[in-house]
Amino acid sequence: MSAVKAKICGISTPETMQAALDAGARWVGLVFFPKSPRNVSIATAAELSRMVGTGTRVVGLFVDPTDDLLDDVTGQVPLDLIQLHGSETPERVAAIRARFNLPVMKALKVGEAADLDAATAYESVVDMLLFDAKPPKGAILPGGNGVAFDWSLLTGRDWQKPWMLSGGLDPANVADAIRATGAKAVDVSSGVEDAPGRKSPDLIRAFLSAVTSTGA
Ligand SMILES: O=C(O)c1ccccc1N[C@@H]1O[C@H](COP(=O)(O)O)[C@@H](O)[C@H]1O
Repeated sequence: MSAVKAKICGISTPETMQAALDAGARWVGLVFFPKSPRNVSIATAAELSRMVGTGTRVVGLFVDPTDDLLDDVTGQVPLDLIQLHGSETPERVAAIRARFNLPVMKALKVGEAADLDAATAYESVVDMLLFDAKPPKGAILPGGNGVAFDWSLLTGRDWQKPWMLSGGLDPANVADAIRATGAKAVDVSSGVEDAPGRKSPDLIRAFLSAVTSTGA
């Protein structure tokens, strides 16, 4: 069994949730961001989260959320981790973590080496870091764009908190990404879809099998 853990993000149907659970996803992500094609209602998220047993963690993905939205979601969906994928400052991340008493993962957008320096300011207020590619110019979404960054930027870097790699991963490149970066956790959204927002059970299985095949 591979030591690398995987998150399948943007699940919106029972069929694809079941595929992720059966194939060994460590985290399943539910998107609460109306501009995303993967956005789910709170009712759908609650229903999907009821399928999840022990061994898999439910992640709520938010982009600069208000406390009201977080109140509504956390009141109805049992989240294990809050993923913040907007422009949240370290202070805002700390406030969310304290108010909702849940672990938080902050996404950092990487385009060049200097972008990784920003992680330092978040290390004391997060439970996990997530390194994603900078969105392309004009992109509507701050993530979930299927774009990779230069993985070699991570070479020689070390953080006090566990971290996850994302951005443009798919079944064909995830093993290389793990080998190149030493990532112990990976996250995918677009790379396991056959159309924007439409997850493919076959691609989910292929991705998780490729992660396992690294044996890392
Ligand atoms: O998936 C989305 O729709 C999304 C929307 C807004 C912010 C982040 C989003 N997804 C996260 O983006 C990265 C990379 O995704 P991809 O594999 O390149 O499509 C990943 O961490 C998703 O959790």
